[in-house]
Amino acid sequence: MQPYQPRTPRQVYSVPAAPDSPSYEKESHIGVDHAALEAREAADAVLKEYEANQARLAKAIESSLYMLGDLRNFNGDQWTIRYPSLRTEAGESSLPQRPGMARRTLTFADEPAAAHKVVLNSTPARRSLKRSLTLAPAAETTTVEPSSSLITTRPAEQAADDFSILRLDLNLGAARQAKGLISSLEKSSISSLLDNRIAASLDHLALLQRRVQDPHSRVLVTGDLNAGKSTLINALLRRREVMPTDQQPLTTRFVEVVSAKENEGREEIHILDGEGKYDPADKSTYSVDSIDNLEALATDMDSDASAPPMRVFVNEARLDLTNPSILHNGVVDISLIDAPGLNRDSIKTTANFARQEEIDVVVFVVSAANHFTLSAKEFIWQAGHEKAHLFIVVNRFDQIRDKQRCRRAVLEQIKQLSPDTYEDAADLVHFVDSAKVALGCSEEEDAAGDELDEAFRHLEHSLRSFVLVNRAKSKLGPAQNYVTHLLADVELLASANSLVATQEREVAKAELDRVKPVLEQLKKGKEGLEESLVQEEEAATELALTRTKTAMVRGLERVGQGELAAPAPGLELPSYPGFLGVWDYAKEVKRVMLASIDFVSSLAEADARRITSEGVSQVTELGNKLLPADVVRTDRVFNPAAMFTARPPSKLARRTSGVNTLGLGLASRPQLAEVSLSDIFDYTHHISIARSSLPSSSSASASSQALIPSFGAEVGGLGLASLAFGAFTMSGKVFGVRSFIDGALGLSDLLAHPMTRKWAGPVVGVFALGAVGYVVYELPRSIPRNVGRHIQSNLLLTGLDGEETPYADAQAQRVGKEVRKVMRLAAWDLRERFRGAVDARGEVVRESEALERKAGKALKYFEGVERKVEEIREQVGVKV
Ligand SMILES: Nc1nc2c(ncn2[C@@H]2O[C@H](COP(=O)(O)OP(=O)(O)OP(=O)(O)O)[C@@H](O)[C@H]2O)c(=O)[nH]1
Repeated sequence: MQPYQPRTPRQVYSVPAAPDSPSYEKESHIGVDHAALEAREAADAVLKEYEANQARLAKAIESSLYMLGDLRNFNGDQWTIRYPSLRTEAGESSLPQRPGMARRTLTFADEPAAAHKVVLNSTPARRSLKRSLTLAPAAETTTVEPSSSLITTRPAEQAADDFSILRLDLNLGAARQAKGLISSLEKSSISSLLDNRIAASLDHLALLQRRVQDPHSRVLVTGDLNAGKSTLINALLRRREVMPTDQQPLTTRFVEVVSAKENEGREEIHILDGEGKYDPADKSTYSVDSIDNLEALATDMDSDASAPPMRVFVNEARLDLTNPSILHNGVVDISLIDAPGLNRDSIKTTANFARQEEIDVVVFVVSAANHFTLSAKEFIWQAGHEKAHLFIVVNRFDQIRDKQRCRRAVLEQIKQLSPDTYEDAADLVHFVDSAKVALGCSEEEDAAGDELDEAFRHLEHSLRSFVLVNRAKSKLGPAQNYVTHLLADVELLASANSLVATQEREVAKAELDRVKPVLEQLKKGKEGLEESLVQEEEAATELALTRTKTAMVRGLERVGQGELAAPAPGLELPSYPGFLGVWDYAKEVKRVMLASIDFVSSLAEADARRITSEGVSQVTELGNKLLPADVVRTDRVFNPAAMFTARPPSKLARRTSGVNTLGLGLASRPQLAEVSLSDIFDYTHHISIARSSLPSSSSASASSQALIPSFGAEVGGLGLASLAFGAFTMSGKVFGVRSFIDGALGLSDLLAHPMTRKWAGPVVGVFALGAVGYVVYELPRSIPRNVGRHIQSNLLLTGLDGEETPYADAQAQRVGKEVRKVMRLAAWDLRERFRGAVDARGEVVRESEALERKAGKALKYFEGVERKVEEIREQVGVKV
């Protein structure tokens, strides 16, 4: 990238004639109206061009400030800007490439291991640098060894690959050698380093803005002693005696002549204190003196070139279109600095003064008679390094007779001393008579106009143009250069981050494409799941409940018939021990029967475990079917043995019943285990049967039929009446009993006859003995029936412990409750997994959507930045 090269007056004009050329006299613009007119036009063109460039550049800087400030905010608030690094891998540079396109490897400072193959589109460095990145056609992300390219200085020819203004120094101090440094820097740290860099750039842009818009320009007028510097300044001001002049060396210190307009029109002198920075608004930085004392102060023999400079505010004589002010040329306000004449003491100070950045032009005044003295040559040699072009005024030209020889000799010297100045000699070297202009003009009379020497007018125009050209070089050029490089950096940053945003958006989209359908499927499945889980729970519970109840009812039926509720290992009815042991016999029968009921309970529990196990498997199956494959399945293992353990098993119950069951331990319940007389001989039962059969004694079978519904009603419609009554019918003795009762009833009729009363006594005795004998004989069979019947009616009617619910129902409910509990747990677990899966995917969807939005926004933003860069580049619009 080359710095801005504005057109100089030299470019406007034709190639100057050589000093020895016959046409030189003409082209040196002495007394030639046509050439002077051309020169003025050219100077005006320079002025216009400067104005246009200045305005465009100021606008471009302002736009850059806005864009960069915005980028900085975006970096902090919306997006973490990644810092790219481009490098050429081995083989990439050897690939055939189209002009302006180059394959590069792109990495980011926070992630040096992930490399992307990209194509760098850049304009040749000679012109305004323009860069953009696109992914290489065979784009692939490769993992490479962290390259040390970021911690080495890039060769100059790789400038297109690197940042200049926004370049981050990621390898400071002792960390320079630390290989892991780059990779250890996090995205946010790099982003904040970048933020600092942007902030610094914003400051610099603001400084450039001030410089570009600064209307002040300083012209240093120096030269040999007595060369006519002060006279030249007076002539430029059209003031006869502003700066003191004399035949002998006079000026002893630097005197800056400034338009009084900058001092509210007051003509006065500011003497700088020479220490702090001069600030016209701060009176502590200078002292004020009267303009009348100027001569005394400027020629004070006690002062020298090192004395603090003075600022003299003066009014110019008159201003009109034909005679524009030198101090105000419409774009910049020029101040003229009258320097002490050069001698051994002042050379160095003046050369240093001339090097100051604020000095846009050095006007070197030579006496035509003396040409360049040794001091003059030394100064030009010293100052020439900084100011390649000098504005040379060969003064007192009127005093020279052989003007051509003088000119030739002076130009020859210039050619040696300052070749660049010699190149533009037609505009930069002027042979004039300042005294005539200075003395010819007075505030009273109009000495300007036709009388003014055309050569001097040409000098004035050239000087104005030269000031602008130099300002363009010293102020606009660097500013434009800076903005151009900044734009290229921002463009590279935006381009690389566009790639990042595009990729992130694609990743987010892919994630959404993957997760969204799964989430939908999950949500749909969840609705069906709820229904299925309820069904599974109901089915298992209902089944277990029904089967338990059936088993319990059947068991009780058997007990009511004097049998065990179910054949149980280790349980059997005891053998009859004889009449004397009936009591113990009844007790043992009762214990065994109760234990057998417990056994039925335990069988029902085992059955419920199996049902639950199947139900839980169904729930698991349901989960397998509806849950996405990547969701972790339940880690709960169903342990059927753990069912029905909420209530600790009663040791007493187990010992008493002798059955290894977790049932209720009925035998341990005193109210059940107690044996009563009715268990041995249930006379109330027999009488109730007898009574109930009396009305229909003619039909025993009918009476037994009638009993069934009444008993059935008594037990709440359980349909157990026939079973209970079966205690008798099953014995096979029902007819014998009935015959006996019938006989007894017939006997009473017989006793009513007087004849039979005689033998009735013995007969009754025999009958009673027989009955007793019969009862005693029947005890081994009737006791189990009596005991069983009592247990059955106890449990059927009142349940346990006086509970309202009959025993079979209570058991069924207990088992059902347990099954429901387990099924609910399994369902809850599955629901939780579903909820977790839905939540997790919902979160992924939310995050991916946010990322997609963010990346989309960033992409749009960076595309906008790239467009803005283009716009500003056009604004900079400097002709290249
Ligand atoms: N004839 C003629 N005399 C000139 C010209 N320029 C300056 N002088 C005279 O030369 C003398 C010195 O001029 P100054 O302007 O004081 O010179 P200077 O370079 O400012 O002097 P110091 O600053 O003291 O070094 C004065 O008497 C001027 O009148 C000129 O172009 N023609």
